[in-house]
Amino acid sequence: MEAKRQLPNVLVTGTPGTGKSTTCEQIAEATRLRHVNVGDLVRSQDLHCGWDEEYSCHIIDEDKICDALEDQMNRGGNIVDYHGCDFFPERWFDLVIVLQTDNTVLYERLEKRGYPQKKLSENVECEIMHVIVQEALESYREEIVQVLPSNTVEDLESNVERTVQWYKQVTCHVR
Ligand SMILES: Nc1ncnc2c1ncn2[C@@H]1O[C@H](COP(=O)(O)OP(=O)(O)O)[C@@H](O)[C@H]1O
Repeated sequence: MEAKRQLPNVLVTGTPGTGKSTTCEQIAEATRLRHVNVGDLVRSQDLHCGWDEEYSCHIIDEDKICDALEDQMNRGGNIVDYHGCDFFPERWFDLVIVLQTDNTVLYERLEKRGYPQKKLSENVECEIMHVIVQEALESYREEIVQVLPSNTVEDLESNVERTVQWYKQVTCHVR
């Protein structure tokens, strides 16, 4: 952990629908980490430069997002939830978790979410091609990147449990 941080920062990334928010909420409940949902932050603080009609999502402003998060990331104690990971400063994170979901399971989750067909198939394809895993491995030291399956409730429980154990270990000297 960076010396100036009392508590670590964790990034939970992965294709939409892999379970980032669910996982982060449960980890946040069990630790002193604060859940930072970057998508919500973009919407609430207008950290975007318009709306992409084709994909029905905001065109995010990466610099604005990093500026908005800089102080709290320097203080530590955040669990950041976002479906991309290559624009955050590498120094922010002590652990990077990439969630992965089998394509049939992911397809059903995104269908339930009402994604338009194009957005749905592009996201499933992104997952099949391991796009976010590659992005994470190119952006962070391999030792801090953990690729974890997120298909079942048992996977979810195990991912939460191992992250909470990691947190306890790195914070055992913090009062
Ligand atoms: N490991 C899992 N097993 C079963 N269902 C899951 C799992 N992770 C997430 N889900 C479900 O999948 C849906 C998408 O999860 P969510 O956390 O919103 O994903 P993301 O934040 O990555 O878009 C939710 O309905 C959630 O309850």
